[in-house]
Amino acid sequence: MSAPVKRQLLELSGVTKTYGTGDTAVAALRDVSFSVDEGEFVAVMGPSGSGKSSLLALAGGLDAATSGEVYIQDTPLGRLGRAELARLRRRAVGYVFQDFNLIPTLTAVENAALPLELDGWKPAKAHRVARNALRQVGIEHLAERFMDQLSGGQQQRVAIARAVIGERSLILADEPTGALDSVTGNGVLEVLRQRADAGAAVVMVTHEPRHAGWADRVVFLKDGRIVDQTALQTDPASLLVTG
Ligand SMILES: Nc1ncnc2c1ncn2[C@@H]1O[C@H](COP(=O)(O)OP(=O)(O)OP(=O)(O)O)[C@@H](O)[C@H]1O
Repeated sequence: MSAPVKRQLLELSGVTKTYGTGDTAVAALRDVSFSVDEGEFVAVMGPSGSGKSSLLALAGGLDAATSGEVYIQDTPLGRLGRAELARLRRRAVGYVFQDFNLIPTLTAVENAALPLELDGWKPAKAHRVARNALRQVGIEHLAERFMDQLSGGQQQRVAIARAVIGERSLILADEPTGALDSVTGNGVLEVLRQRADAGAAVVMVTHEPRHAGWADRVVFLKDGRIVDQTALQTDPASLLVTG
């Protein structure tokens, strides 16, 4: 029996991103093509300034390509109007920002539940699901706290909970373990791994080779180009820090 065909959830086709114009133009991505299937966890690595955050921003429809096309679930983002793009992003994409992007006037559970409430879920149901996501990242007991009552690492975990909530099919995470100690960081990586194993496509930017070891594939960027892609066979359990 042949293996089931995996659905491609993200595709970048010949994508170039240039910031600015003329003498001050910066080419952040140059003719990048790459795709991620359902169930696949991809790590993106590369030196500072190589285009990792730009790649993630374009993949999530937060920024537009200068040329080329980005497809989420086979939908070309460049052909969507603003409202359609916002709807697709809200329903399909969970994004963990480097600076978390949490709302200070909301509690942890309200922040995590926000994408579902924006999508029209009843608050009680959205909060129940959000609490479950907070439990997954180990901070359910902090659900009623506001952002200024949480440490950087705790805020980062709220941001992860918000990104994985509601079975989003594409999860994009920019250094999601940056503010965390190694044990908590492993917990977050386990959550991302579980989401991929449950069928999501996960793309994570990281500087840490040990964290990239949780992925199925590592994409290396240099000067805005993909210079290498490596499939990994490591058992993630062997990467857990013990003691
Ligand atoms: N909004 C912007 N305006 C102008 N140039 C930008 C902008 N965003 C990024 N760049 C430039 O594009 C290039 C790629 O930046 P990007 O942030 O994608 O790299 P990165 O690999 O994520 O870097 P880091 O690891 O330091 O976060 C860099 O030269 C950067 O200075």
